[in-house]
Amino acid sequence: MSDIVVSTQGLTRRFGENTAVNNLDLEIRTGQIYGFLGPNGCGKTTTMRMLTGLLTPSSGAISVLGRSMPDAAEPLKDEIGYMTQIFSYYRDLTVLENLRFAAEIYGIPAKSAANRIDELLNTYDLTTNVHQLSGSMSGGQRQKLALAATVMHRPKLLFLDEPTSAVDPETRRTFWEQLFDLVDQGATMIVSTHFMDEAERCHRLAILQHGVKKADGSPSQLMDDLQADVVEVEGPDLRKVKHALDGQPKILSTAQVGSRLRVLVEKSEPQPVDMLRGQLAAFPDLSLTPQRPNLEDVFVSATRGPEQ
Ligand SMILES: Nc1ncnc2c1ncn2[C@@H]1O[C@H](COP(=O)(O)OP(=O)(O)OP(=O)(O)O)[C@@H](O)[C@H]1O
Repeated sequence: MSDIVVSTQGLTRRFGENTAVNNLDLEIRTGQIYGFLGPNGCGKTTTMRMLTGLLTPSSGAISVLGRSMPDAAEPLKDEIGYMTQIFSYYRDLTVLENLRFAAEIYGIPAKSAANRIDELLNTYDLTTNVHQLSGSMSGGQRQKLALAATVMHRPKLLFLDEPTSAVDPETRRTFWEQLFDLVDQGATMIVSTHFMDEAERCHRLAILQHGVKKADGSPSQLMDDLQADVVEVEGPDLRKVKHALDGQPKILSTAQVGSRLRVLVEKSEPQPVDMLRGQLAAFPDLSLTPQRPNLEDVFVSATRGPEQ
């Protein structure tokens, strides 16, 4: 049996004149956490809604767990979990009531539901919040409740839309450990994010811009394949240094990070440090150091091309 869980060919969704998702080809394998990385409005949610059968594509084909979407949305309901970007449970119900409600939606009989709910309360550290109204919980607690409800029916395939945008870094870290536990138990996941640290945790990523896939691969593969060299510049007058470099040939981008300026130079330049020294001759007190690319460099480089 194929280990491809989700594939799309030429997936496109238009809203009037606006093409939210443009000719997207995806191939997502079992046991992976696959990330959609991109800024607001790049088409992450629209793609997820089409993959879960909630939205019909304008054109293109979708296969999910070997079946064609959106036609198979109903039979696949029990195999899929979708944690939406906005908390979609009831704020005026308690944690327990919300979990019971989720169990009912998935048709889990009362006795096994009670056991499953106990298990989820323990796994997601919600035992002290059982009778608390969801609306009075912190963002991090609500997110744990949303994950617990999403996995109630043990779905094989999980969609998580910007799951950690409202939580602090420590909570985000714990949340990701829980995602890897679910992968260990056999789940496959599609996670959308605009955080680089979160994207870096994915097994594989698609970088999206204006609905177009600009790059895809594992984070380390994307960093290795970057068509740019990275040089950090340290010294005085970094804002002036930046203005001197911006727009110059072979300079892909400049960004200040604390007391350093991170410069991306086109790969076609054989001596990036020497080339920069030449361009910055008016600033004699600078030190220039080559650096390993990070995912933000990949993102900047992938999304700076012409828009479609
Ligand atoms: N129902 C809709 N009607 C009209 N336009 C829509 C609709 N849903 C999405 N869009 C448009 O499609 C584009 C992609 O939106 P989408 O929500 O998929 O992006 P996103 O990457 O998930 O962004 P965000 O991080 O802000 O949720 C945007 O230009 C948005 O305005």
